[in-house]
Amino acid sequence: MSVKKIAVLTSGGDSQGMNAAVRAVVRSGLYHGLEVFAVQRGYAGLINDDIREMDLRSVGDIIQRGGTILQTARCKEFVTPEGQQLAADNLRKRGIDGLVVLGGDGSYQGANKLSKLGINTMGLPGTIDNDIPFTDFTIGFDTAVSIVVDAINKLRDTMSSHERSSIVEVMGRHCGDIALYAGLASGAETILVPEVPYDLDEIANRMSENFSQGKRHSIIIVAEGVGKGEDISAEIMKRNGIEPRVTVLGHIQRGGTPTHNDRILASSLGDFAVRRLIAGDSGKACGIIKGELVATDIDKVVNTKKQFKMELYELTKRLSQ
Ligand SMILES: Nc1ncnc2c1ncn2[C@@H]1O[C@H](COP(=O)(O)OP(=O)(O)OP(=O)(O)O)[C@@H](O)[C@H]1O
Ligand SMILES: O=P(O)(O)OC[C@H]1O[C@](O)(CO)[C@@H](O)[C@@H]1O
Ligand SMILES: [Mg+2]
Repeated sequence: MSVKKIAVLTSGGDSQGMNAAVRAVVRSGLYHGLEVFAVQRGYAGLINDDIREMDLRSVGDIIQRGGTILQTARCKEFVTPEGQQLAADNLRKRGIDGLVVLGGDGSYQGANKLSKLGINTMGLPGTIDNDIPFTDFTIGFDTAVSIVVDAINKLRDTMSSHERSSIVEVMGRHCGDIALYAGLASGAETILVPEVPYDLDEIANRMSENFSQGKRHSIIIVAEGVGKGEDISAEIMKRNGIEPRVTVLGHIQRGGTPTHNDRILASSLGDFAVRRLIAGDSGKACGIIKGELVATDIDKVVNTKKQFKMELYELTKRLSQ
């Protein structure tokens, strides 16, 4: 039997484009004649029954806004079986028979649990980290990378003037994709990611050689999963006497207006999730692979490790000499 009442929530760290996805779920649901509800503060709102009905105007003027109008949470109570049961009961009590969860890998774990409790659940990849398998990109990643590239452009100006080295520490939790894509796009000399081992002696030597051969700056991007930029700086200083200046971009990477790529991805995936629910699908994670919208079993998604794009990493090495 097809769904009649659906709800949407945003969970985990916010990401640019979450609002565009919420708008798409609400408007696509209403377009198809469903009743659409919004849950405030992610899984915490499911447990506290903080749920309201949405109409067309409730998602007006948000496609261009960062953050999430539904707010978000990292909810410890929901990780317990009791919390998950309460969340499922609150949805059933209201007759809500479909749920769209917008979040990262942790939120997907939660969506999988709800699916196993009989809630028709669809996951949408909403995280800057790009750490979810079975989708080429997550919603927010493109904007976060643009922010890092913009910051590196600025750093490069002042580093070149002073013939200095710069370390830029970026987010991504255990995934190096923000560092990798921003590094390739900004021409960074060195990219340190948790997926690839590195040799500090080699990095320090190459930096000294590059400066002696006329390079005017040296930019190192460090993914947070590797360690602290300050520690890497101290290790390089010990080896070659050059002290890279450290910039930690932090939560700046999660804010601001989403790029058109993130808005289009969010709009397409939000609509796709609703159409899959209407078609009777559930327990799936929606993504985009080589331009095609796909729905993969969420159980498979949460139990698969995302592949690192080694060929892009090798490319950065060839081009950054
Ligand atoms: N194993 C799990 N079982 C049930 N719920 C979980 C599980 N792991 C995480 N969650 C729920 O999902 C929420 C969000 O997870 P998490 O904090 O890991 O963020 P995320 O969704 O991965 O997003 P991001 O990494 O972008 O911040 C958690 O606070 C918790 O409520
Ligand atoms: O916002 P918080 O709770 O400080 O979490 C930061 C983490 O969230 C993310 O921004 C998104 O997962 C990670 O890149 C980072 O490790
Ligand atoms: Mg995560």
